Amino acid sequence: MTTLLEVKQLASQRAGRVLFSQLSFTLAAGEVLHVEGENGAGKSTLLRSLVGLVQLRSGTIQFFPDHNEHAEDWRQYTLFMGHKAAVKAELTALENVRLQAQLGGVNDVDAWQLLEHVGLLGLEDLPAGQLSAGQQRRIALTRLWYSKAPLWILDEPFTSLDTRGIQLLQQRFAEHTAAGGAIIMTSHQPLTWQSAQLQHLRIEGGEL
Ligand SMILES: Nc1ncnc2c1ncn2[C@@H]1O[C@H](COP(=O)(O)OP(=O)(O)OP(=O)(O)O)[C@@H](O)[C@H]1O
Repeated sequence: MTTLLEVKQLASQRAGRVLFSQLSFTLAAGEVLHVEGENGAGKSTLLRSLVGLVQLRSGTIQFFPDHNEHAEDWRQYTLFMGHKAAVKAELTALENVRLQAQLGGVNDVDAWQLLEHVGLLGLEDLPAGQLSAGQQRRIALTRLWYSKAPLWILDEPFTSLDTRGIQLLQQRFAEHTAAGGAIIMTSHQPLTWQSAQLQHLRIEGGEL
């Protein structure tokens, strides 16, 4: 199987506390890595470290294809979504979808169709700040319907979603992995979709 990510001996420390050390794993096409652990264990720190938003104490992270060789267009290979739904409150749902796509370097999205995919048709002209938390999350998640990045790194993607929203997202995950993509994600709830290549990584008080 094609390896997309290889992580060796990662160690992270914050506020004088070791969150994890000697953390190594590889992720191949079609695989899902579910990062688990209690509040404050270091899950977000791990995900943010993988994309260079938090400095690690030690360790190596190798992406395939090599990000260093494709530095100018690395966004094509990895999609990162933080735990907050990154939407602009003053822009409408439609404007947010278009802006997100542009910021991701994609200029030819059908924003109406994306809103339909995530069940937001009819709300397109409302400022995102007037939408519920779950509706704002759905706006942010439209990125998953046009991203060509093989590796998705998603921090709490199910937050605020209702049961149908979770099902919709899990279906999208299944399509992505079936097409050769891979996912690293955090979630406090058990993953229910059937994935033969589901791995679990538990971070626990500095231990793995
Ligand atoms: N910006 C920061 N500066 C210093 N310490 C931080 C910062 N962000 C997080 N931490 C600390 O790092 C530790 C791990 O935080 P992190 O957000 O990675 O946990 P988590 O496992 O994702 O938690 P949760 O399940 O609550 O989202 C916590 O003790 C937290 O206080």
